[in-house]
Amino acid sequence: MQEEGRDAARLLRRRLFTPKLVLQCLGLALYRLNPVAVMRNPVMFVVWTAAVVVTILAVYEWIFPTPVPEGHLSETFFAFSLAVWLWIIIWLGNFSEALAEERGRAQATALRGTRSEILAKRIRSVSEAASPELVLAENLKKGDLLLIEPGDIIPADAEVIEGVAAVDESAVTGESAPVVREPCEGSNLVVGGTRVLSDRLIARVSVDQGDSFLDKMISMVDGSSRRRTPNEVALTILLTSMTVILLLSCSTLVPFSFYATNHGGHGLPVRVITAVAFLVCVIPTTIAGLLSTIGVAGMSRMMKANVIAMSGRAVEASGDVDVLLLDKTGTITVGNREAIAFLPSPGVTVLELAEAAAAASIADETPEGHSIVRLARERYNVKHDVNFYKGAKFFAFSAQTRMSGIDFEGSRIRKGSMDAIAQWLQGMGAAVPPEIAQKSISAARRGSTPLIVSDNDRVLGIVELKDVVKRGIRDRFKRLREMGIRTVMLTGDNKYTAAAIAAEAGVDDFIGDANPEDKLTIIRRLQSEGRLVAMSGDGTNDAPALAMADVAVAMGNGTQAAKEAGNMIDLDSNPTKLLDIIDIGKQMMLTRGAITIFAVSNVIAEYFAIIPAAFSVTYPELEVLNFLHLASPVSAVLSTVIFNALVMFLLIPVAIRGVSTRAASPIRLLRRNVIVFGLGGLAVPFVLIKAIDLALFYMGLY
Ligand SMILES: Nc1ncnc2c1ncn2[C@@H]1O[C@H](COP(=O)(O)OP(=O)(O)OP(=O)(O)O)[C@@H](O)[C@H]1O
Ligand SMILES: [K+]
Ligand SMILES: [Mg+2]
Repeated sequence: MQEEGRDAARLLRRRLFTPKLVLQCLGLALYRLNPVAVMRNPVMFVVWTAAVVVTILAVYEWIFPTPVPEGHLSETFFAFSLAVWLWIIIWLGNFSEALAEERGRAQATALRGTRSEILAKRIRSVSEAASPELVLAENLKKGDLLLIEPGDIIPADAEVIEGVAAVDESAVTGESAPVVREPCEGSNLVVGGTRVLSDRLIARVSVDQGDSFLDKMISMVDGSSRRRTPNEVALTILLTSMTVILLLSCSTLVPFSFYATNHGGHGLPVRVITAVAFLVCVIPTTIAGLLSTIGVAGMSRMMKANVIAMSGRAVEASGDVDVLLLDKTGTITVGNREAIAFLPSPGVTVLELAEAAAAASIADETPEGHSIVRLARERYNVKHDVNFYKGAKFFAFSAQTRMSGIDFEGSRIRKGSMDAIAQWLQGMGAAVPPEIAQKSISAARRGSTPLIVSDNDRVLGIVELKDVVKRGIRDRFKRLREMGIRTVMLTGDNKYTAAAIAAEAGVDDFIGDANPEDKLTIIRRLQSEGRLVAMSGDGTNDAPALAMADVAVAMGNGTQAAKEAGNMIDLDSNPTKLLDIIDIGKQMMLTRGAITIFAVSNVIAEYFAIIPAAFSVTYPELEVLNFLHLASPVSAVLSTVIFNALVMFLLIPVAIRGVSTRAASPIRLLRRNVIVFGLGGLAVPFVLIKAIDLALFYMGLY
């Protein structure tokens, strides 16, 4: 079964330019030549209209041919060639978009595919688990109860309500070590498509069909349902207004030339077909045609990095992040805090402390609570039965109080952070004894989280919770620093633990004793200073901050609330994944910038190529600009249109793969791109248009 999980992970990363895929996209691109599909892109719609006009003129020319002098090419041939190349330009834009989409979709459906055909064991209630009903996974609804047995593939995203089991999540995370799933916050969510290795689980389906994260991902890479990012919208508006201006000026070309030739000029009027072809050459078709491809390709790259991005805006913003905020437990450290020791106060036995700590954790659903009960049972044989505590009052842990406990037969047992217990005792006129405070601080300095346990006004001792910093995290933070991004750890833990873990992980700064509101305030403050804030988190208490951050990456093994508040989910639960996310965001922006610069430089060069050749028949004075010496006006127009198609074709791989982001500094990167794409965009048309013109000439097609 491990095998199969790895297969799915491999499927996710495989190369996606397969011949079958390309063939499929060729067809899809053809289908999208319909006006409704093209209309989404105003600039391409202008090209589409031009293609229709030229096609009609070509048919007209075919029925009523214009007589041409001996040795000249027929007008019909010219008009039809022009029409074909215009259609090719639009089709290429569609093809590149379809290709980018399919790459993303193939990745997402590789995962979902394994899920839709499997059978789910649906049960009516927990007590009827013995008689499950078999249903197709795709027919499951939110709220359905599932029985999942060893070896089963989990049929849908669900929340565990009974049982403890080891789950192989390699299918979605690529990580081969199994994880434990049990009904306790932080580890109660199972992901559809993963497999249960041991023991039986009962789980409740947590999302409706079509609403899972993978489904959302698929809609993000779908060109037709995708929402455009703010920068994309801005660029589209710019390109569209540029096109409108050119459209208006081109539409005056023909009547103007009639006027000129009738009033003393010596040339022939400009023909409609030439004016239309000219228009297509001077509007920025390349960038307009590839814009959507660049966006879709960015989303696909995210998917490839095992990040599910739910917002294009966030992907874009990630290229400009200044500050990265991280929560500690589960983000910088591995999984949950585990109880490792009971440290009793003088005059208190370990057993007494363990019993009190376990009693205070009976109704504590946090991973910390579970681990305390487990340690007390395994090491000191403390056994507790909920029934024994009839009439007791339980106090659940909350991030605000930082305390949990139980009131039972006159005992008010509490466990919590140093500050919280100190305050609680103060209310009873008591205080934490100095030696316990000392011991807590030294545990905290080791990077542990001390929980102080009290019974009424008596302090029984400390429970030491251990946090382990994830491996390799230091180097990654160093790279973030080199990129000019500040890393700040935000934790609800005390300042000593915070300092110890911060030093070990190598973050730039840390803030301890932070409750959820503090986290929110810090983000607001940074944002009001004009900074772009990224946040990584996993807990329910991180959800408000995640919702506020510009780029919010929820850990894949985090709580449902965190995942819903974030705008990205990292399936690998790796806080430094932000490095890759930033890279992808930067690459998307740079690619779009580079192709825009290239396209605009193209247009400038094309003016020089096409104007003198195409219009000197009408305005002989323009002949002085004709330094390219193209074979004929007809050839100049046709060569330039073919050049436009060729450039689009050559830039498809650039749009999909993205330009390189490897450079010492952002300024260097920008300068390099302006030089390469700006000057290249000016030079390439002259060379290529002349080459195409020569080729046409030697083929006798001038
Ligand atoms: N189950 C619990 N019962 C009592 N006190 C707890 C419990 N869990 C945690 N605490 C105390 O509350 C503090 C805050 O915990 P919380 O999990 O809210 O931190 P956080 O803000 O999520 O920080 P991070 O996840 O970055 O470590 C902890 O440092 C600990 O002292
Ligand atoms: K163009
Ligand atoms: Mg937390």
